[in-house]
Amino acid sequence: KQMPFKTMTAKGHMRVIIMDLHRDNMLKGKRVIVTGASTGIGEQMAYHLARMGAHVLITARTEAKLQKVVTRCLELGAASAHFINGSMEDMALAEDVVKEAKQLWGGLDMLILNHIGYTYFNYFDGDVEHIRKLLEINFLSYVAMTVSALPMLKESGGSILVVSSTAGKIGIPFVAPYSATKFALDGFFSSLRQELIIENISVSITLCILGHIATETAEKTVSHVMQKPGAPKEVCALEIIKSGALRKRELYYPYTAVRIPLLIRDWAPEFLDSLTRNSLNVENVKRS
Ligand SMILES: NC(=O)C1=CN([C@@H]2O[C@H](COP(=O)(O)OP(=O)(O)OC[C@H]3O[C@@H](n4cnc5c(N)ncnc54)[C@H](OP(=O)(O)O)[C@@H]3O)[C@@H](O)[C@H]2O)C=CC1
Ligand SMILES: CC(C)CCC[C@@H](C)[C@H]1CC[C@H]2[C@@H]3C(=O)C=C4C[C@@H](O)CC[C@]4(C)[C@H]3CC[C@]12C
Repeated sequence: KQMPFKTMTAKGHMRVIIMDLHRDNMLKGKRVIVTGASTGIGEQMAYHLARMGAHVLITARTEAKLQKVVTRCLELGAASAHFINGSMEDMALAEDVVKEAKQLWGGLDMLILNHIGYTYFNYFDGDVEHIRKLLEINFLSYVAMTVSALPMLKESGGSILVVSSTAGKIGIPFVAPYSATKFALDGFFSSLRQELIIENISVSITLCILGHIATETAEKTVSHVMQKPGAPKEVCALEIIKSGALRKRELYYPYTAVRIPLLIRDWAPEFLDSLTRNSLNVENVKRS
């Protein structure tokens, strides 16, 4: 729960501050949208926010699951909890979710973009339409929500959290369509971050680079090719929220498993490519 971070004192000495999101009530009463919150990391983020006393608005396609998550959020202490269900293939839904936040709360402090469409882990099958659809769900809807939410975030000095992946920074085999959508997020949001800084707009953008996380979907999709189990989704969810509250540029979780390959990337790309291939049980990927 605790996280040290460093600041400079007036005399230039380093000071290490231990921050505790719960104790410091950093998110109490804050108004937060979490997408893809019916399962996995998104669901866990909703629970952490609820425990911190935030207002949450969650979204995904499956109404029954969202209803359960909302009920649990209220039990855990959320200031309020609501959901909207629908598919993010539809940009109108992306806009409606933001409009709902405006109606409910009159403003917004944090936008957590986390949902993804169905992803297979296999050789690229040549399906161009699948890539178009995945770009809509994983990328364009993130942009649409950001455009709609920016006026409210400017007013509150809020934050945008974009959940990405090692596969959005490094070429990983068997996830070509998914990887394309995550690289697109880096391009768009890193560029937008620069513009916000140039214009002195106090909206932070945090790109979260995640390695393998043990969610139900990930276990079903890749447990046969991974040599180690995934990192816990509960801890991951808390790290994402913390990194946004601290207005960090990027988060790497689990830290070494993500950070080391990224440091190798630009210095020895062929070496990293072979490390990546060797870290997967490629023989278990069957051509379909
Ligand atoms: N798990 C992992 O190993 C890793 C995950 N990540 C990233 O973390 C994030 C969360 O992943 P994870 O928790 O594993 O994902 P899950 O599969 O557990 O959850 C995905 C969420 O998105 C929703 N969703 C699916 N399709 C749509 C759609 N068409 N429109 C709107 N919502 C949709 C799902 O609900 P419903 O089906 O009801 O719509 C669900 O709530 C993603 O951005 C992913 O890229 C990054 C690196 C590794
Ligand atoms: C430098 C290398 C050693 C690192 C290799 C790490 C690889 C294997 C890790 C890092 C990111 C991971 C994927 C991911 O981001 C999200 C999803 C979506 C989910 O629905 C199904 C699983 C999937 C495809 C993960 C599969 C495993 C990936 C490629």
